[in-house]
Order: sequence, then structure tokens, then C-alpha cells
Amino acid sequence: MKRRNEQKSVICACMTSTRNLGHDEFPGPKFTESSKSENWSKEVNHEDDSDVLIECRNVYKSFGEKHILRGVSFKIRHGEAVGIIGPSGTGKSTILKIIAGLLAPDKGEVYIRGRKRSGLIGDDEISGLRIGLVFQSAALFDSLTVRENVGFLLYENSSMSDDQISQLVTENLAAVGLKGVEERLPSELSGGMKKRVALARSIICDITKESIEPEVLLYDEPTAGLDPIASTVVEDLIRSVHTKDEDVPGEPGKISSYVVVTHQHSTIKRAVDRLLFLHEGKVVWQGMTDEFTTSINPIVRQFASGSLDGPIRDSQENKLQHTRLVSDKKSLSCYAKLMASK
Ligand SMILES: Nc1ncnc2c1ncn2[C@@H]1O[C@H](COP(=O)(O)OP(=O)(O)OP(=O)(O)O)[C@@H](O)[C@H]1O
Repeated sequence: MKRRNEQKSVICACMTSTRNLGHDEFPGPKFTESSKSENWSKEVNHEDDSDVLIECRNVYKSFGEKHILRGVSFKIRHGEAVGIIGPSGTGKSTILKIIAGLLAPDKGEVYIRGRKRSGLIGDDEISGLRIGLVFQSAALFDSLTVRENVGFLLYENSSMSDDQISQLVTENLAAVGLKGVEERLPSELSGGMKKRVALARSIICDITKESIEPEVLLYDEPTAGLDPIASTVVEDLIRSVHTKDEDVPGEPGKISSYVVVTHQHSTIKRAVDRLLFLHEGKVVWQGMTDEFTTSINPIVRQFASGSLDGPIRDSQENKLQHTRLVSDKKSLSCYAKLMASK
């Protein structure tokens, strides 16, 4: 287990510590009449906030001269499936890392079940909420087998025996549709399989504990780079590990709420109920998924249609990508000419 020890600090940073604060019941989200009308950047009115698991309040984050987040505010409630969308480079992954406690905001607050979190997540933090981050790249440890990757936190932090963990790993792999891959290395898996292994790792939990806290999972572009069918499989898996309002909060291996950062229409339609639209460092629109395509907000309309005309200007990120594409094309044509002249 030496290899696992070397990598412990990395993965521990992806999960908040687990301690129950004693909230036993979480009412599902209750939407009032106002949610039916176009509601651009305001939170939908709720009867109360007792079901809020995570709240970002006026969060700012800069990297050097780049002011990425400029007053982001939103709430994630128990039972919700929320998508964060918006142009490239607008700070979607950054806000996930801030929620997960891997990055500290420059200004503003993050509340976890009503308690203000001061900065980065610490090993001894008492949060009453487990937060898992599933990285875009799957972030598996290359030198560990699938079994060791999926069972990593339990091998390190639980009192479960190796046999118990092994059994649980097999069950969690089966839950994401993978069988007989326990002894493989990540390099022996396809991109879609890696994403499923990462999902299995994020939903595994210590079943010997008396109380299991609710868990929020944060997915960073879980279907990026997958073919349409593999995307559908992952989208359905994301749904399948989610508890609905009527389910018991904190059921082992079940996710109370989740947040998905995505650019994929299929993922928005299939795996998400409510959307937050991030643009120029702020939430400029929020609404239910079916309101997205009918919204009259000009930013949303432009984004949904993919039009070049509208308030969203081509970002520096996109320009850089375009420059790279152009220079790649130039190199290719130079190379072609060179080959032709030989
Ligand atoms: N650690 C960092 N140091 C410096 N700049 C960073 C860092 N993390 C992110 N950035 C910059 O912040 C901006 C926002 O990045 P982020 O990954 O949050 O955007 P995004 O909306 O998720 O983009 P995409 O949709 O393209 O994945 C980018 O310009 C990125 O280069």
C-alpha cells in the first residue's frame, strides 16, 4: 500500500471530511409560482432555506490580472440536479473547485449546510456534508489498479478489512456497469471506462459507519470527449446514483445533490433539472432546463443557438484555440508542400 500512501493527500483534498451535524430531514425543493416566469439571475423564491446544502455568496476569484469570478451567488438544495453552463473560460471549473474547497475565494463566502467555510478544506474540517469532485480527466492514479483507485479512501481512512473493501469496490464497479476490470491499470481502459471508474470512486463510502452524511457530487465535464452512446451511459449513471426527494438522505452510495459543468446539450437535457448560466464572472441567468431553450434572455438565446452574433463576444480562450487551430493548419499546409516538393 506504499503507492497509495504517497498519493493520499491528493485524493483527500477531493472529499470533505464526514461528520453529522444533526440535520435529519431535508425537504425537497419547493418552487413557487414565480419560478414559472422568466427569472434571469434571481434565485427562485423558496419557502425556506433549511434544505440548502451549499451556498456561494458574492464569490470573487482572480488569477493575477484575470478577474474570473466577479460576484457569483447561488444555492444548491437537497435533491437538486444542477448544471453550470457558459462560455469557455468563464470560470465554471473554478467555481467547482471553490465549492470543493480546493481553491479559496478572494472575496465572498461559501456556506456548507449553513456554516461558513473560511478557506480551503482541511483534514479536520467538520462540515456535515461530503463533497466529491469528479475531475474532467477522471484523475485516476496511473500506477494503481482500478480496485486500488476505487477503494482508495476506504483503504486509507476506514476500519474496513481489505476483503470488505474489495467486495464493495466490485459492487460499486457493477453499479456503473463495469465487471472484471478490478486488476487493470487505468492505461488499459477506454476514456468512457475511466470516467465510470472515477464515478465509482466518488460514490463508494464506508458502509460500517452508523450515520452517513448527505453527499454532493461535482462533475466537471463528465461526458466531454465521449461518443453519444457512451455519453448517454454516463448521463444515466449520474442520474442513477442520485437520491430523489422521497429517498432517505445519506443512503450509502447515494448522492443527495449534484452539480454538473457541461457544454453538451445531451447532458443538459438528460442529467440536469436546473441550470445556472455563468457569463463574465456572474450568474446571468438561472432556470429549469426546459426554460433554457425558450428563454428570451439574449445571452441564453445566443448560447443555445450557437450564433456568433449577440452579447457573448469571442473569449480570449476561444481566440487562443482559434490561433492554435490556424497555426496547426499553417504547419500542416507547410508540411504538405514540403512533402510534395520532395
Ligand atoms: N490555477 C490557475 N492559475 C491561473 N489561471 C487559471 C487557473 N485556473 C484557471 N485559470 C484561468 O481562469 C479562467 C477560467 O478557467 P476555468 O477552467 O474555470 O473556465 P471554464 O469556464 O471551466 O472553461 P472551459 O469551459 O473552457 O472548461 C481561464 O482563463 C483559466 O486559464
